Amino acid sequence: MTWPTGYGKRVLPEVDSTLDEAARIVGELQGPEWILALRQTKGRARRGRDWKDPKGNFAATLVIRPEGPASQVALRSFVASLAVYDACESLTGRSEGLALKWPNDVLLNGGKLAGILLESVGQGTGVSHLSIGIGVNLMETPMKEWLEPGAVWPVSLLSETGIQVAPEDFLEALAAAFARYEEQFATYGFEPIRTAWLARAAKLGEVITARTATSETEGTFETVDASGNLVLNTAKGRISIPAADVYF
Ligand SMILES: O=C(O)CCCC[C@@H]1SC[C@@H]2NC(=O)N[C@@H]21
Repeated sequence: MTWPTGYGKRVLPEVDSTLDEAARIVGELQGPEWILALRQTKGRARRGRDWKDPKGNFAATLVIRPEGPASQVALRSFVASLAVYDACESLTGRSEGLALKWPNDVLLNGGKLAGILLESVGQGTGVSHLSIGIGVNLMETPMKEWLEPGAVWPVSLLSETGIQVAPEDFLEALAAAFARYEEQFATYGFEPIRTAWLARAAKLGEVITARTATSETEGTFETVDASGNLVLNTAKGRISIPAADVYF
């Protein structure tokens, strides 16, 4: 695996959260930087939840300084989930059972293998960075008492494939895949990313439920639109949803 040109890397034995570390070091960065932690003590997940990170799992944040409007910047979550999918595929030699769950989870055999959390980091007027936090259950799955009701059951790469991958090796594969998709995004825009994402999507064409803090919408998962919204065909017509948790 070749490390992508222009990307930096730091490996920390332990940190609170790689997202917090990203916020601390962003001012000193000259270019995109991967921060890998072999252990996180205060990992964060979407919607203010904790991310439990047993030893041997993958926890990293990529800090980039993306061009373009905020709406385009957020589409990096699709770039990142595709990269995680490809890294898993290249390291295990198979794609059976791998799928992407909107907006940015990676599933394996129907269970949650990986999650992604995007945070933008401001650094003075007009300068902003994006931190892409990625957690992958390489070795272990969080205990079930840490799970919310209705959440997709967690699985690990090891439990599902019998293949043991070290976090450092996962980073090599992930960084290469991310750089490839990022290049594609920069050159051709979101469309090829959207197409590649949809080709790997879980439950496309099936009935799913999208839940926010205030609403619940059930409908057939029709597509993801050019803005990255989830498009559902519901009893009330076609609805596009910018942010929600999805339940199958
Ligand atoms: O599924 C989710 O809700 C997103 C989970 C994101 C977890 C990763 S682990 C590396 C990075 N540091 C954190 O504190 N969180 C993200």
